[in-house]
Amino acid sequence: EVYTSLAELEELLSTEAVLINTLENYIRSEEQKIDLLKRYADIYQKQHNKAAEDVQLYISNPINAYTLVKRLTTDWKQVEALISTDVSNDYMANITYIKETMKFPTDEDLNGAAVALTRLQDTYRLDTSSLARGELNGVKYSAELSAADCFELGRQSYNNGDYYHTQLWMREADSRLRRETNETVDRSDILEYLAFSTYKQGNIPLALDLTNKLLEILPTHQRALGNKIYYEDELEKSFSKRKGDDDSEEIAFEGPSITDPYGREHYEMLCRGEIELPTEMTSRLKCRYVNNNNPFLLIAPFKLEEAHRKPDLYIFHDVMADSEIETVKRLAQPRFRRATVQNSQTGELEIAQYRISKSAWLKEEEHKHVADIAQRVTDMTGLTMETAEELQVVNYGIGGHYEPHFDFARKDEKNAFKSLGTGNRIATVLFYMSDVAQGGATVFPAVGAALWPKKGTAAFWHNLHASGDGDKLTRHAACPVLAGSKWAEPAAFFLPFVYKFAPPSEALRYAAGKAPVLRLEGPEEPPEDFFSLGLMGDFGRDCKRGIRNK
Ligand SMILES: O=C(O)CCC(=O)C(=O)O
Ligand SMILES: [Fe+2]
Repeated sequence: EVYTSLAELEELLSTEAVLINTLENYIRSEEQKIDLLKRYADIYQKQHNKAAEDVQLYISNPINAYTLVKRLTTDWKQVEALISTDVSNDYMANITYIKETMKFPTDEDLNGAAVALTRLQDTYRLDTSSLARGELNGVKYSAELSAADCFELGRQSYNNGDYYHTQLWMREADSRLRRETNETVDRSDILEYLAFSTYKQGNIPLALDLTNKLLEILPTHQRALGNKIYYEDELEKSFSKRKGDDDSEEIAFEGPSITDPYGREHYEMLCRGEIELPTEMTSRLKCRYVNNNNPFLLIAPFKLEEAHRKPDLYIFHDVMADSEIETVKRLAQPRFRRATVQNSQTGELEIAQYRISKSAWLKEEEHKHVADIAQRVTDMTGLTMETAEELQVVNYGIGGHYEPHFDFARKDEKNAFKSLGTGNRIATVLFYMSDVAQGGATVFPAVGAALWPKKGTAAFWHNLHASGDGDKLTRHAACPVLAGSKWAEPAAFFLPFVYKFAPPSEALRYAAGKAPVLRLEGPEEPPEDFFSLGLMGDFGRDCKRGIRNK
């Protein structure tokens, strides 16, 4: 009964003082949380308003796409952690409901967006600081990245074992942090990743230096203390080794060969538009009207552009109407799945880093527009759609790409023809259903050709030689999309089974109903110039060959 004694009442006052103090501390910390939450809400709202000005433009930028995913993954986790569960059960229940019922990116999405950004950085030689300033090739596109945004890019790279990009982005995070008034990440965290990735990249003196900087901030950091001893040890060892050694241990660095047509460097140069076809070839390439001797095409012939000879790469101009493109997109979008590739060892379809896009398949019966497009493909190429794949619709998002590959199956591949219906892929038609603001070319590294997407056009080439063997020079790739969104509709034709190893020229005749169904042996030359059949004159003025986006 404390009230009976004044002394004890006095003690109660002390208790009360502590309580007040605790309460005030609590309020202060809640206020800090609320301030922080307000700051988050403010950033979210600002970015959201900016996106709303032009949604397409906003999401077609790789930096915006990355920060949007990050806001809803890493950043959102921090927001949730700040909303204390005890007092905010209703809000948390709301948030859980929203996450369950609406589209929400996963950690995998964040990783994918980060990897895509680093891929773009490599392919298009983008400098880290400009990217962080929201610039793509000198054009300011998006909001700047915060130190935390850069840190997250570094952390994702680190988790993928990619220490090269970890270093680049952690360095950028560090330099951004120095300019931040409200610091978005702890410098010690940056230094820890930076030191370790520097060590992994083989620079022990610098790793040690960075670890010492970390220890200046956090002198008792356990891992840093351990690493410091280890780095010092390693340096000591390599020092004594060097003293007693001759120079036979010198490491010879070998750079990638630029001229190797199958090399990465060559591929990336093509993607950047740095390689041009020789004038001896381009001066002979023609643009002309063709009707393929098809009566329906007499009044409205196709505009055909030769983009390369041997292998012959063609571009058909104006072969898909905007209304058809809208229909195809609308039908495909709800069915989009990550595109797969066939594993050459197991023959199974699987997803792979080297093909990043979403795709769906359309049947002719689904819509008149789809049937019209299929008929047009036959009119364009003279190839029957009877043994073709269903039309595939592909959308490449941020950094989406398809690395160099053949469209034909090699005989040594397991189940080479299993997913190929009746035979190997004789030819490919590739409709472009969008312009692409930057990047996204279809390139043929072995011959140095690049086809730049233009809405409504279609590329066409044969994958097989007359003998039925694959033409290795048709190896091609879809370069990463740097800005914008690329929509394409590749369609492949299969040889009828009986013609699996027969000359394509025979298959063409078969397709046109002029050849009997027979298995033919031996090589045969294809028609000298298939498209010269319906020569009707030049459309030079409309034929804008090789227009390259920025
Ligand atoms: O999208 C492109 O440019 C090429 C696509 C491609 O090569 C394919 O789908 O096989
Ligand atoms: Fe392909």
